[in-house]
Amino acid sequence: MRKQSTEGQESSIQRARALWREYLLPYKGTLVWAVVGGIVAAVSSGFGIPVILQEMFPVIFDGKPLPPWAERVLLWYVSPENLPLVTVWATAAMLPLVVVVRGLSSFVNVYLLSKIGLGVLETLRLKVYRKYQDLSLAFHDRQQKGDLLSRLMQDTQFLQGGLVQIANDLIIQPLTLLAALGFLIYRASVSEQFLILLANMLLVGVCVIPIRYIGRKMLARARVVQSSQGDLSSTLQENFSSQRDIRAFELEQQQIRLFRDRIRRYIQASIGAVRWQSLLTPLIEFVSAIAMAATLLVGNMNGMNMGDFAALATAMYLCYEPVKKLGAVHNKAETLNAGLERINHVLNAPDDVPEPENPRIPAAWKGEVEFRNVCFGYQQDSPVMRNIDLRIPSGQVVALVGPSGAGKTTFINLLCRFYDVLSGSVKVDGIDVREMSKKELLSHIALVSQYPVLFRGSVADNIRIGRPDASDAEVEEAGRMSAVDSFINETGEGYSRMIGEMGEGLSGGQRQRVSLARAFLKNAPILVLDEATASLDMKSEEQIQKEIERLASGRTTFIIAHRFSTIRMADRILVLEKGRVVADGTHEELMASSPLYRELYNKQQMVAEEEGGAPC
Ligand SMILES: Nc1ncnc2c1ncn2[C@@H]1O[C@H](COP(=O)(O)OP(=O)(O)OP(=O)(O)O)[C@@H](O)[C@H]1O
Repeated sequence: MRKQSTEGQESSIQRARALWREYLLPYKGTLVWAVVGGIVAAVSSGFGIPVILQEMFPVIFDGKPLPPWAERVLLWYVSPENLPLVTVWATAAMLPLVVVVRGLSSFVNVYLLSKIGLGVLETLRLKVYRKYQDLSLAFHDRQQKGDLLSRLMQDTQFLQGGLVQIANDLIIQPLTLLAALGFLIYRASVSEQFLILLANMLLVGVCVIPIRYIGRKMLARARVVQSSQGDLSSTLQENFSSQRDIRAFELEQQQIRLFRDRIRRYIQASIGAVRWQSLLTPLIEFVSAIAMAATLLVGNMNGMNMGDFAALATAMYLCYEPVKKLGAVHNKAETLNAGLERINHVLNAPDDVPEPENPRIPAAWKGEVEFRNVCFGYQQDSPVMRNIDLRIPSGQVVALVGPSGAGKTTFINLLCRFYDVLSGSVKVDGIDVREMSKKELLSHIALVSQYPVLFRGSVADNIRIGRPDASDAEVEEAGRMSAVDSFINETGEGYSRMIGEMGEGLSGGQRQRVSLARAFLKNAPILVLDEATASLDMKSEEQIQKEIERLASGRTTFIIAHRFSTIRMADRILVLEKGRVVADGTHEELMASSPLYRELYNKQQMVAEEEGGAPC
């Protein structure tokens, strides 16, 4: 047990050190100035104002003379007969002077701390965001999108605010405590009141017990608050991205109920955290009051006068104030830990698809693909691809067909190395994809999917995503090959025509053409058409079929399509069923040999006739 707690302490110290090194050290210069500002503000308000008040009143009301050095300074500037009046004015002016010093120093403290805080927030968010981009699809599959958003936006903000404030308090409060204890020791040494001093210090120690207890309670509550915040974001994100279906299935009330439940859980957790937090100050004040009463009693027994007691009470107050604040720091650090755990969960997440140490590249990118006895499952114990063993020579157009869930998209996921095989290997031009740099591999594969992602910007910008360094002429050539120019010239704006968010303002066929133009521009040896025409009606599909055939020519092409009209250009068809390739051949061969292929084909024929399209 004991060992465990020591280990726990060590790890939180190590964690604090790591945080300091990583996020605050780059701002150490600014932080020093912020702390200096904080110390000046604390000293000028904690000591300056009471001392000034204590010195001012006797001078102004009782005519008490100034200290000799102060009188000498004033006499440099004023004649002796004006000295009494100037003394009163100069003494009165000390108060606003101290307030100005306090105001300026606390401005420096708050301003610089906020500046550091925003810098830390930027670093933290960038780090988490970069990690999201690097992590594998398997990681993203396992996480709720809203929760990832909450970790990126809320947890980082929480950590930033607390981290900077704690660093500030951890420097200023111990200094104040040391100063007050120094005063007490001095008093004890001159007036032999060691007993009171010892009793006092003991009670300062006792204050730590409620602080630690409440700290543990707050950590537990903070964990629940943050996870319920993540759930809340997920609910919102799901709702905003499925508005169409929510209306179509009349799920509005169910969504409101879900949101209400989540928000209640969040509020209940927050109330729990606030309850413990609010208990801390009264508890410490109670302990302080006992200490004060004990001092009074012991003082009374030792014949202490009122003046001595006032000095001791002030020093005791100066001791308890930092202890209280350090207690709040301790508890804040505990709640920060909860946020840190959530951020570290992302930052320390292992990459399921790691980069090789010494990446290899093929002697020539021709587009030959080989699956060698590949087995794969999204979860270790439920296989989705079983013993896939085939070779696709460069330039071959291959269609993947099969019932829903057969593994067609998974096949492509393995080729692009979005996931790693469990056993066997996937090779491109003779090299295992695990030995290639991921970026290098993907720069040789052009992917055209059912719902191409189009961004707010011009048509040219959207095409240029295929190859960011392409010239205007190359972008226009790609647009011509994919028949983008047939619709952009309608409005006379050409390639500078603006597209809204998610391709707003373009029809499905037009979006798909922009996406084909990207693939033309990328000019990769391997092309993947993943249900590229599924969202188009038969007429639009027929219209872009020519561009697709032009794009596929000379490249190793994989086509996933439910409509057989799209796969008539295939040299070879792979029929997948339950993760296995159950038939492999041309259309004619499969019609003769594969009952599953025949069945899929006949079903599709009936659908095509119902839709009024040409039979394929
Ligand atoms: N991200 C994932 N996590 C877990 N299982 C998955 C994931 N993606 C797919 N699967 C499962 O893997 C199997 C193969 O899915 P895949 O998407 O490859 O099939 P498909 O042939 O492309 O289907 P469809 O024609 O419906 O798109 C299915 O059982 C599916 O439920």
